[in-house]
Amino acid sequence: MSIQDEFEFIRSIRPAHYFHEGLVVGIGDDAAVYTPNKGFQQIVCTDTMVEGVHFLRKTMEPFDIGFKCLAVNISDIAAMGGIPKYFLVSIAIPSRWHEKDLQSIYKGMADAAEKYKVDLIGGDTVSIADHLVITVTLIGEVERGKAQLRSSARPGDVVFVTGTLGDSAAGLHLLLNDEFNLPEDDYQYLVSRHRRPKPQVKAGRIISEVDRASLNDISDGIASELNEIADMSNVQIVVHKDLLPLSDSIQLLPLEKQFEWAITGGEDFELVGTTSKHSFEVLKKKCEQEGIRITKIGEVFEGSPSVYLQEKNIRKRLLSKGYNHFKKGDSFGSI
Ligand SMILES: Nc1ncnc2c1ncn2[C@@H]1O[C@H](COP(=O)(O)OP(=O)(O)OP(=O)(O)O)[C@@H](O)[C@H]1O
Ligand SMILES: Cc1ncc(C[n+]2csc(CCOP(=O)(O)O)c2C)c(N)n1
Ligand SMILES: [Mg+2]
Ligand SMILES: [Mg+2]
Ligand SMILES: [Mg+2]
Repeated sequence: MSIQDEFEFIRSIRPAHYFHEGLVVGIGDDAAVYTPNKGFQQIVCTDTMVEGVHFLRKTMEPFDIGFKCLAVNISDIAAMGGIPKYFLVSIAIPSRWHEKDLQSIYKGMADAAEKYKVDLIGGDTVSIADHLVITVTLIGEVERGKAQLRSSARPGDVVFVTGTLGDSAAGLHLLLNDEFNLPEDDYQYLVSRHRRPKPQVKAGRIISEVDRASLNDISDGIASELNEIADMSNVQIVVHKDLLPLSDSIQLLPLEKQFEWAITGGEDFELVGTTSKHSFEVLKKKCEQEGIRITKIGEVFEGSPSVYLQEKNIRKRLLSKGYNHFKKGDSFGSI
């Protein structure tokens, strides 16, 4: 049975404690109130997950849905170089969703909230006819002038990415298709990369310390994210196929698929960006000290906004066709 009473449900999901001292009013009034820190700018973002589009009962447990919905928003704050702090949740619940599963969604969110020290300060609860829809709005902060923008790439920059690419899409493929008999550990690794992304807040904070970097998080795949950087910075970007970081587990799957997932699969929630050669060396050292993998995958050139994938001596245009809610298609074009 779905929830019996809207207000009882809201009481049940109220956090037992808050992390941030700046919070004046959390859940319980018409709106939340917090005091911003001096010398910081506020960052705010929102992302929605829809049953049937972002998850199915088959691909995600309720706990994972809650965890991921908060994690993908934390990833957007990480992509600005910021610190995530407060979040609000709007949930539209169809009657076929049971209270126990809804509680699990909030447990998953609370787990991510605990890991990244963010406070649930409000939201909205409504009914809906068909599919569950959950929207998180997250507020963060960054030192004044330190937000890293998509428009900051410059010719001569190094293109970098954190972690490995394509694991989430590979995990989703394994969940939806009964093929490729992988060893259990590799299967579980790829599936967990899909269900429990790890937003790169620490890496974002390290990147926010360099003089200038362009930055984006990977929700739709690097083809899409790099085109956003190229467009907003008015530069040309070249990435090298053989430099793309791939996990050991994904490398057990067919080669063509590996690159398709790495380039257009999306939902990696790693960071991709550009910075000067000097800053990249500094960045790389600091990331290594923190145990964060960061890899150079290409270079930035002058030219009309475009992205190319280079393999040996052949350059192919990479079009902005990663995950697009309203278009599906091939990401490769010709020059
Ligand atoms: N419906 C909307 N109304 C107003 N602004 C929007 C709307 N949808 C997106 N935006 C804004 O457009 C910009 C790009 O949003 P987009 O959702 O593509 O980025 P993202 O959240 O990083 O990616 P993704 O949603 O794939 O994770 C952001 O500034 C976002 O706030
Ligand atoms: C069942 C199922 N089918 C397909 C996908 C893949 N998918 C959905 S949305 C998205 C981009 C990121 O979302 P957004 O752009 O809204 O942030 C991707 C790669 C999935 N997760 N589950
Ligand atoms: Mg978005
Ligand atoms: Mg983003
Ligand atoms: Mg998207």
